[in-house]
Amino acid sequence: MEYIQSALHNSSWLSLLATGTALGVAALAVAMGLLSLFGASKNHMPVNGRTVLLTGASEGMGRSAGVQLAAKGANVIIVSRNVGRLEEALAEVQAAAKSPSTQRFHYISADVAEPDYAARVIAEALAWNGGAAPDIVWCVAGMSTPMLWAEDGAVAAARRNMDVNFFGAADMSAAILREWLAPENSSSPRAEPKHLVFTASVLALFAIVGYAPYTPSKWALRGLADTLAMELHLYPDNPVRVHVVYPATIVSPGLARENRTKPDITLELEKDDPPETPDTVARRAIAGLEAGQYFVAVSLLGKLMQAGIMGGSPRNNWVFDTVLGWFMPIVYFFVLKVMNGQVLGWARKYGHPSTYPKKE
Ligand SMILES: NC(=O)C1=CN([C@@H]2O[C@H](COP(=O)(O)OP(=O)(O)OC[C@H]3O[C@@H](n4cnc5c(N)ncnc54)[C@H](OP(=O)(O)O)[C@@H]3O)[C@@H](O)[C@H]2O)C=CC1
Ligand SMILES: CCCCCCCCCCCCCCCC(=O)[C@@H](N)CO
Repeated sequence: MEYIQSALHNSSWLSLLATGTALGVAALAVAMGLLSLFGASKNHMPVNGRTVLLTGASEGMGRSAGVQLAAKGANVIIVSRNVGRLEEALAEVQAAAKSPSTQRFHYISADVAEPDYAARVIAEALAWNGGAAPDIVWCVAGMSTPMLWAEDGAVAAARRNMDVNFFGAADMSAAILREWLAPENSSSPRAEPKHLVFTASVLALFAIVGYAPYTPSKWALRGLADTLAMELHLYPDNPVRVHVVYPATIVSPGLARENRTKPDITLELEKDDPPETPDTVARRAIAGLEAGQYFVAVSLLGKLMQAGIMGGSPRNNWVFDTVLGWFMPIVYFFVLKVMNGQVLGWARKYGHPSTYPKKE
């Protein structure tokens, strides 16, 4: 109490100091932003001539990413369950190749929810690639079954979401890291790094009603990625970078599926989030990876949400992330008031959730 009083007493110099610091930091942030716009931006994830393995790339954002990476000269392996859709998607990826005569393309059918699926997938990828591991592995496969947590089957749905979204990526990351980090694959700290990319969701930065079976699986990915970001320093001669992509609403076949069972209150709350096409989301995600970002938000809302939840995670840019982070408690003060108000209003208007009309 005393220090607050004395601070108030000396408020003229204190506010001068505070204003000065704030202005200084803001100016620095603007300068750094401009520098990153105009500066010679190095491509931190070159793909030309390298091999990329994508899970969940037969539809939606994964498929768009496969097409775009092929157009940048990558060899592409796509993984998902349905062979018919894999064949169609692979033809599309192949058609986008930058140099069709040298680039190679392959699909592997696998269910990422099956324990230990990834060892087989990586073995098959190595065999196809003359013994060389893929340079970039991007786990995109995911699913979502939104429902209210007190509904029958919500916990079973959460287990399934966890198996696909979390363990599907966890198992793949362990399998590829065992390969990349093996002592016989050590090179030098200056070697072009390998990249391990997880796909979360903005819901792992800000949770909303109706996504309880799904959101925890995406938060779990962030916990794994933060751990790996530190753990990978144990292997300076096997450089690997880890990344997490945080998409918001993607207009994909998956979105159409989840919307069939999504609670109406969830549809209502998320309608303020501008939906993006899979192509746009993939393009922004790849741009973030090329810029060397650890957390890759692909929308303005996502960037704000990311700045609001950095905690002990590695930063893309300490100054920018910190300054933006200072504003977020003020933003959330209002956002939470408005959103909880909407939910309370919903309860008043439509009564107890047990009376809601049944979804399919
Ligand atoms: N759509 C959205 O609004 C958002 C999505 N996300 C996340 O982004 C990623 C891409 O989403 P989106 O573009 O909607 O993708 P889609 O749901 O449209 O496509 C999902 C892809 O993953 C594959 N897949 C699903 N389950 C499995 C499984 N068990 N084993 C192997 N492959 C599987 C599917 O192929 P197949 O069925 O043949 O196996 C398909 O290729 C996902 O991780 C999703 O959770 C994040 C934020 C928002
Ligand atoms: C700075 C804070 C501002 C807060 C405003 C919040 C507005 C609501 C945004 C909710 C967006 C939900 C996207 C869901 C994506 C997803 O992962 C699912 N479709 C699952 O596939």
